[in-house]
This record gives sequence, C-alpha cells and structure tokens, in this order.
Amino acid sequence: MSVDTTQAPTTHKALLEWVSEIAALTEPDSIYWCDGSQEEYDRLGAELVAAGTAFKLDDSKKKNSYYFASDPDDVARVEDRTYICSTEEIDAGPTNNWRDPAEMKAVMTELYRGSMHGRTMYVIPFCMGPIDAEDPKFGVEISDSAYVAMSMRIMTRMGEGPLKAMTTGGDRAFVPCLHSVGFPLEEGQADVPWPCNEEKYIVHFPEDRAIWSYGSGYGGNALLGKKCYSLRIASVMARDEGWLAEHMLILKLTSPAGKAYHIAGAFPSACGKTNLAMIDPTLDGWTAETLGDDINWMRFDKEGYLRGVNPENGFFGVAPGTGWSTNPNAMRTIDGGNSIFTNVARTLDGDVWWEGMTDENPAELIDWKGEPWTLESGVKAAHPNSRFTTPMDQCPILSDEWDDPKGVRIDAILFGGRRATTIPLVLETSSWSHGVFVGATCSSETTAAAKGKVGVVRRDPMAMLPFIGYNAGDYIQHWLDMETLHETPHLPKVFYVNWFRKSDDGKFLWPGFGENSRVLAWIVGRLDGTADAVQTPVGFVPTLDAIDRTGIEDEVDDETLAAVLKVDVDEWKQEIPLIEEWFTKLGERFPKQLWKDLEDLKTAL
Ligand SMILES: C=CCn1c(=O)c2[nH]c(Cc3ccc(NC(C)=O)cc3)nc2n(CCCC)c1=O
Ligand SMILES: [Mn+2]
Repeated sequence: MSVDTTQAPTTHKALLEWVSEIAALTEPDSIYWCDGSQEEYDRLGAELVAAGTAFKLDDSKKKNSYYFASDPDDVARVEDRTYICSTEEIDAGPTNNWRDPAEMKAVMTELYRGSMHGRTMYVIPFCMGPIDAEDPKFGVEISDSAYVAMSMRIMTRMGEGPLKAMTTGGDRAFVPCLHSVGFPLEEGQADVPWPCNEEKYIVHFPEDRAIWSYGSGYGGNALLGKKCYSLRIASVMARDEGWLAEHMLILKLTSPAGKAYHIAGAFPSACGKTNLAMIDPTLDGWTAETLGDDINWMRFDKEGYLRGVNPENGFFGVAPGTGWSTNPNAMRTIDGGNSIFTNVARTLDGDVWWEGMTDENPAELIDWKGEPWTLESGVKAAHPNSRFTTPMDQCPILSDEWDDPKGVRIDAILFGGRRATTIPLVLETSSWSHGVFVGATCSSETTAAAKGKVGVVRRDPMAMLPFIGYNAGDYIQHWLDMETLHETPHLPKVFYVNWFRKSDDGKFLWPGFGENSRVLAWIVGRLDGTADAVQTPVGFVPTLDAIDRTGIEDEVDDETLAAVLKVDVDEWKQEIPLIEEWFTKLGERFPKQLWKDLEDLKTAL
C-alpha cells in the first residue's frame, strides 16, 4: 500500500521513513498521528466504549475514567518471551533470553507482515522525563492499539510537545518502539474486546536502541516507554553514558527541623514499593512527598552528587493491596479520576473495586472476567496483577520537584526485600562497594500474588533482574564503576531494609506501613551523624534506643525490636552458600571485587 505521510505533522526525516516502512509492512487501514490532546483521548475512549472494548465508569464515582478487561491469557509481563538481542550472546548475559538479532528480526518481520490489516496504526511520539531536560530521551511508539495510545498519554509526555521538540535544533534521535497486538482483521471481520496473539515477543535490540513487541496488549509488554525503554534500553544508555537507570521509587522526606532529604528505593514486587513511595508518616513532625514509584534515572551533577529524575508521567500501580488503610495517598490520587483501570472488578453502580481497597468486601461485583461475583464466589474479584493507570499530578503529596529536569539530590538508596528471617529491619552499609554487594545479594520471598510456591527466596539484584538490558555481571560492575566516573564522587549512602521479619510463630514482628517512618528517621539520623548504631559483620544496625518508638512502645517492646534488628550469625552462615550460588549464576563477568567481599564476610561471621 502506498502510505500517505504527507499529512504527517512533522518534517523529521528518519521518523517519516520509519513510519512509511512500518506501514508498508503491517498494511494498516489508516495511519493516525497522536497529538496527546484531551479531545483525542476522549475520542479514543468513546470509540473503545462503542466497540465494546472499554466501559466508561460513572463520572460521579471516577470522572473521565475507563475500565478494560484483558484476554485472560494476556494479564502480565511475559518474561519467558522477553529477549535482549545484542550481537553477542554474552552481552545479554546469563539472566536474559537471547537470540541472534538478524534471526529475530527476520522472524518478527514475518509476524508483522499485514498484522495491522483492518486496524489503525497509531504513531505515538513521546518523551521519557521532562521535554526541557538537558538530554531529553525521545521515543516514538507505533501501535495498533488505541488502549496503548490512551495509556501512553497518562504514562509519558506524549504528542505534539515531544514531536515538536524532536525537530528542535535538527532532527533529534528517538527510540523506535514497534508494537502490534498481532490480530489482523479481514474485510468485514468484527474485532474482539482484547485483541492479542498467543505467540508473543517482547524484544530489545540494545545496540540499535530499538524495541519490537508483538502479540500482547498488556502493561509492560505494550506500553513500551516503561520497562522496555526506561529500564532495559535506558540501562544500556546509562552504562555507555555514565549514569544509572534504576527500578526505584523516589521519596522526599522533610524532618521536624524542616530539612529535606531524598531517598531512592529498589524493592522487588510484593514489598509495597508504591506504599513506601506515598508513605503517610506516623512520626510527628515528619512529612513525606512523592517523586515517583517505579523508575529513577540518576546522573552526576557538577559537584559529584547523584541527582534522580522520574522519567514517567503517571502511575501504573498494582491495584490489589492498595487501600485506604495501606496507601491513602494512592486512593486520593485515584479518586481524582482521569484513569484507566485494567482487570480490576466493577461495582454494579459504575465504580471499580479490588481486594484490599476497603476493609469490607462489597456483597456483589462483576469480576475481572465479567462474571457476577459474590462473597461466596471463592475467586478473586480483581486479578492479582490488575492495574490503575493514573496521572502523577493527581497525587496529593507530589513533590514540586517531581518534573524538575535537574532532578533531586539522592541522599540515600534503600535496597529492600521480603524476608521472614536473617535480614534485619534496617542495616547501613559501610562503603559504596559494600552497598553494591548488598544490592547484588538482594532477595525476596515469593508470595501468593506471583506464580509458584510461596515463601521461596528469590535473588533479585537491585530489584532489576527482569529489567537489566545487558550482561548482569557488567551491570553490577557498572555500579562499582560509578565511583570512578566523577572526580569528586559524593555517592548516596546505601541501606538494606526488610519490613517483613517474622517471629518463630509466623507473626510479622514490625507494624510496617506508616510506622516505617521511624526507620526512615533513623536513616536520616545516620546521614546527619546524629543517630546511634552498632557495628555487626553485615553492617551498622540501630541500637534499640535509636529507633523512635513514641506511640508504639507496647506493640514494639524491647524484645520485639531486638528480634527484628537481630543479626544472627548462624542465619547469616546459612545465607553464604545461597549468595555463592547466586554470584556463580551471574557468570564470569561478575565483579571479582564482590567475590572478595563475600570471602571477607565469610571470615567475619
Ligand atoms: C510503606 C509500606 C510498606 N509495607 C510494609 O511495611 C508492610 N508490612 C507488612 C506486613 C504486615 C502486615 C500487616 C500488619 N498489621 C496488621 C494489623 O495487619 C503488619 C505488618 N506488609 C506490608 N506492606 C504490604 C506488602 C504487600 C504489597 C507494605 O507495603
Ligand atoms: Mn516496577
């Protein structure tokens, strides 16, 4: 088909050529250039409602919001279908799926051939991070999904602004992100509510800085600005350009004295990362503000401090477990409307619900499969991985600096995990390389939300394992190299936190949630040199009196606090072989320095 790009609202040569090439391959019925306007968003929403794909929620409950239910076989990221196609397999490394890039391109080109028959090809220009950044990271997603176009407007800076900025000062580089649900429509064939293909590929070509996704319409597989671009491709850019693209929340904490600190945190799933990002501190005089709940790009400033920017424009949060008692600020954000809800449950009066939103479960709902649901149904009303997609600027505790292109100075980095034993509530590392060691050993127990057995300890370095765009050993080495990439490095202090320690009879020892503000206060105290700690073989741990327990003295008595802070040599001796096994898995490029640190730890225990 001869593609008419004369209507294209841009003169960007490489972009026009790419759009023509893809249209000739996928053969859509039409090409639509997204402008990112509210009118366009409303029009796409109305079209999807008319097509039976989306439900418009009641405006008195969630204004200007839509409900989508996916195909039950398209409900989460597909890690076994996610590839890093570097030229050399070793550069993808032992923790990524790899295939020869030329081979992969040949296979996928055939899948894309004619894949957009009967559909509109949306051209979605976007920018990760503020458009007026010193080095704005542009992308263009081509997709045959209007759900993707709507979602990208919430999750990224999308449309006319980025497109214009892409030709300011000449044609700027952009990451081409190609996406098709892989469901062509023949003449007169009716569409299905959630088109997708059982054959799925989520593929990254790091040396081309390109992303090709096929067959899935869901989340991290289809909204390519998030995991695919801002972590996997950006981590490769960061390695080459001397910065860090990390899977972290960014939190601003202001002390009773009025001093502000910025804390970044990397947590595997099911550790409550979004809950921490939006924490409501119980400790008097402390205030918390959010800059982001998922991605943090950290670059050195002139003085050698790391400054963090959240490249996203919205929250793509796990709905179940988000409630008025666990994360009231998230609920207030969502109550602002302008959201897309995917695979949650619907109420009979045009609202949404999910497990953990409220203490009482509603008597009847429509579950994520569209079936009537009652308390006796015995199944989850919302899918465990169901999501809210909501604009960041609706968050009541959003920091003013959230979209400052200069970012904020990161004073501390927290690595976290869900461990019933061994890891104390909080420990401070004694150097940058000790901090990298701790990050590399990060682990977390599986929970019912994920597949497989519950309680299995999985390693997840820097909580980045599914998102490292290159060899994991090189990635850990890059963290160590950060000390050498500035002449006067003032790197953040690294801490390891664990909210989930249990007593012998399986009860959580620490109240968690807003009470974690007491741990954050100790961390700030350590940054200021005003808080007490005791040295242990695994790092500095608070003394009992160093944790402010005002108001929870009964719930957390001395015995309980001692138990949750305990560094038990025998438990740590059992940890050593697990760490050895893990370091071995990370392959021959895993830094020798950390093997040495492990030997030192063995000796110290
Ligand atoms: C800033 C909050 C971090 N955080 C926590 O600090 C936390 N701690 C726990 C364990 C826990 C669960 C229940 C209670 N208490 C009662 C009364 O149920 C206490 C601790 N769960 C937690 N969760 C939820 C994890 C699943 C997403 C959590 O998010
Ligand atoms: Mn995440």
